[in-house]
Amino acid sequence: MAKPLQIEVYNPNGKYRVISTKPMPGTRWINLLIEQDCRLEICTQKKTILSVEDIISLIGDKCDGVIGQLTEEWGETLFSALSRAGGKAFSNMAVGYNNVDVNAANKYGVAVGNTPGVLTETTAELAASLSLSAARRIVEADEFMRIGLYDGWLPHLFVGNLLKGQTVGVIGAGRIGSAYARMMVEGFKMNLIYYDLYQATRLEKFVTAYGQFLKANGEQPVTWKRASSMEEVLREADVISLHPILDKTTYHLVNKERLAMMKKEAILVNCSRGPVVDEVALVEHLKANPMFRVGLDVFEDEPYMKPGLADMKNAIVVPHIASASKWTREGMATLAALNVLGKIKGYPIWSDPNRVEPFLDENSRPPAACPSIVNSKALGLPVSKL
Ligand SMILES: NC(=O)c1ccc[n+]([C@@H]2O[C@H](COP(=O)([O-])OP(=O)(O)OC[C@H]3O[C@@H](n4cnc5c(N)ncnc54)[C@H](O)[C@@H]3O)[C@@H](O)[C@H]2O)c1
Ligand SMILES: O=C(O)[C@H](O)CO
Repeated sequence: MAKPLQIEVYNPNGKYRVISTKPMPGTRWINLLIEQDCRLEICTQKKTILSVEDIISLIGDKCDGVIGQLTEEWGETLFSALSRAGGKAFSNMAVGYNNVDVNAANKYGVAVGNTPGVLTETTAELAASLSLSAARRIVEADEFMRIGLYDGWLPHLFVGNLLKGQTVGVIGAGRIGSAYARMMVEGFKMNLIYYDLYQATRLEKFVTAYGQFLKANGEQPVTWKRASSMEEVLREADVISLHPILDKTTYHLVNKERLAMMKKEAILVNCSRGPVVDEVALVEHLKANPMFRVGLDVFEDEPYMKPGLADMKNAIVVPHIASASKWTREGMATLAALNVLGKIKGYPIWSDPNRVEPFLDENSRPPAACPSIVNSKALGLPVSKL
C-alpha cells in the first residue's frame, strides 16, 4: 500500500472535515475555518503537483469539502470520490477553472468555487511588467551586465520600443484585461484596441474621459476602438496582451497564421493560460523574427516549455507568478476557504463575484455567503440578499 501523504491537522475535533491540497499563504483562511468548527487537514507533502490518486487518498471516507489548486485535474473521478465521502464543496484557489470539469461536479451536486477580483490588479501589473520588460529589453540587458559585457555607453545598445502613442491591444477585456488596458493607456498614453465577445463599456468610458482630460491639458488624446475580430487587433496593435478564459473557443487562439498577421516588431504578452498560444508556432515565429518579443507567464505544458523557447533572447519567461503578490495570494486563500465553508454551512451565494472586498477586510467578519460559486445556477443554489 502507498505511504500516506504528509498532512498537518488543525482543530482535530472539528465537526466538518476540510482538506487543503496545499499549504496556502496567510493564516486568516485557517482561522476562519477552525472558528466555524472545521477540522482542517493541509497536505504538506513535498510534491508540487498532486495526482488524482494522491487526492483520492486525502479525501478518504469522510470529507466535507476540498480546497484545491489549478495544477490538479478535477474531473469525474475526484468529484465522485468527494461525493462518496459526503462532500458537497470544492474550490480552486484560482479564478481560472479550466482544470475543473464543471459538468462532472454538477452530476455529483458539488459546488465549484473560484477566486475572482482579488487577483485582478496583481495579474494586470505582471502583464504590464512583461510588456515593459519586453519593450525595453530589461532581461537581456540585465544578463549582459551580469556576465561582464558592459564596457561603456553606446548609441545602439539595447535599443527597444517607445510605448507612448503606440497602440495596445487586449484580447479578452474582462476584469484583468480591462485593468491592464487602463494601466497601459493611463500610464503610457497608449491608444487602445480590444476584442471581446462583450462590449467593455466601463473601459471605453474610462479611455474617452482620459482622452478628454489629456486634450483639455493640451496633450495628444488617447483613443479606443472595439475590434470586430481578433485579427484586427493582431494587425493593428504594437503590444498585445491575452486575457481570455481558456476554453474550446480560445485554445490556440494565437497560432502560426495569426502570428504572421502581427507587426514584425510587435510584443505579445500571455498571462492567461498557456494553451491560448500555440507554443511550437511561437518558437518558430521568434526564431524567424528577432525583433518580435514575447513575455510569457504561462505555458502550454506547464511546468515544461516547448523545445527552443528557453534559448530565445526575444522571450521573457516567468513561472506562472502573475497573481503572486502577498495581499492577493492571502486573499485568494481566504476566498477559496470561504467558498467551501459557505457551502458546508448552507450559506447563499454572494450576488456579485466582482465585488469581493467585504470578504477580504481583516477587521470584520466576512458576510455569511459563498463569495463565488461558478455552478450555482446549475445547482439551483440561493443568492444572498446582502
Ligand atoms: N497567469 C496567472 O497567474 C493568472 C491569474 C489570474 C487569471 N488568469 C487567467 O486569466 C483569465 C481571465 O481572468 P478574469 O478574471 O479577467 O476573467 P473574466 O471572465 O473577467 O475575463 C475573461 C474575458 O474573456 C472573454 N472571452 C471569453 N472567450 C473569448 C473569446 N473566444 N475571445 C475573446 N474574448 C473571450 C470574456 O468575454 C471575458 O470578458 C482566467 O480565466 C485565468 O485563466 C491567469
Ligand atoms: O487563474 C488563476 O487564478 C491563476 O492562474 C493563478 O492565480
